[in-house]
Amino acid sequence: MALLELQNLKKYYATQKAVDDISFKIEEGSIFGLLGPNGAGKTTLLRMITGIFYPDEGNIIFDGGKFNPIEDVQKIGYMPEERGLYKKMKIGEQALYLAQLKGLSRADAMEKIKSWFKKLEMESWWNKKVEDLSKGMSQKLQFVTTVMHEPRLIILDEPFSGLDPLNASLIKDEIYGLAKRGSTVIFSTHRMGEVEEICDHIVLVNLGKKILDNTVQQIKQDFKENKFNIKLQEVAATVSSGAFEVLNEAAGNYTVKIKEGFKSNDVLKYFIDQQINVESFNEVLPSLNEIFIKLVADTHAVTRSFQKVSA
Ligand SMILES: Nc1ncnc2c1ncn2[C@@H]1O[C@H](COP(=O)(O)OP(=O)(O)OP(=O)(O)O)[C@@H](O)[C@H]1O
Repeated sequence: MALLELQNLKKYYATQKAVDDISFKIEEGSIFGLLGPNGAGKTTLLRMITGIFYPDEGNIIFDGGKFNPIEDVQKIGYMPEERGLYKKMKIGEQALYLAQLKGLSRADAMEKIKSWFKKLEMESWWNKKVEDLSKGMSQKLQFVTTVMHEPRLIILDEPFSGLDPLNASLIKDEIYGLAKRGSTVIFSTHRMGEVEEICDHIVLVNLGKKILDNTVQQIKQDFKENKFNIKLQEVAATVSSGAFEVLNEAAGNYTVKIKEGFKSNDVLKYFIDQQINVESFNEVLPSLNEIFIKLVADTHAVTRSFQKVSA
């Protein structure tokens, strides 16, 4: 079942179609990636989903009904890219205050915060001030204050920026755990490696429009280019066949592209006929990074600032 559905959302600024007729669904309990180049419209979309902006047109369906920013806000945890914590306030007090704003009683809030602080190795921070934290440490605190009430929908904008690999891995495990316990996670980032690792489903936006909407696996299948890696047991003298083109070769490792009308078995047959032993043979799928660049590079997103709004 979809927890969130956007139906034909539009948001126009004076000179920009920031979000131009975007629709998609996000399944409950999934980890969803919202991707796009700078200025694509992601923050504008997230601000509509969190009730900070009203859409100019279109509907947002949340948890089976029309999204009500005032009532639904406690079911949503949003960690924006510009972090907002009170610098002079003690960390424990701040976490308690924010948890109570999200609807938890003081006792409940205390119990939840203590358990999160323990899990993320932050127990000794309670009486420190936010201004005494490093960038990565305040990032961790911001994550905890976003998720501690286990909201139905968790929106994380660049959650790993500034985190060392150990802390990034701690937070990643918590994101998986939250999704397993039923929270739905929207994850916005420019780091495609993280998206491949974490997200089930992605939407790519560019120039205010949706240009991709599918599972990571399916997108990789859709953009594959018939490329295979082959490792031979011995280095062959020459490799040349009408069935494939050799793209790369190093010490018995070949990357080949199969030509139109041929199949992977034709490549294997070539080596078998020559009595060359094949040690491994596997398909090369494109990375999300390659797909992103391919789809976005030609559209010159930066020229968007000159785009005119027409009715
Ligand atoms: N308050 C505003 N007034 C006018 N135009 C705006 C405003 N906020 C954003 N825009 C424009 O709307 C478009 C979408 O911006 P948005 O911030 O949603 O992009 P983004 O995908 O979040 O980009 P980034 O990855 O750089 O954060 C951009 O062209 C931007 O210039």
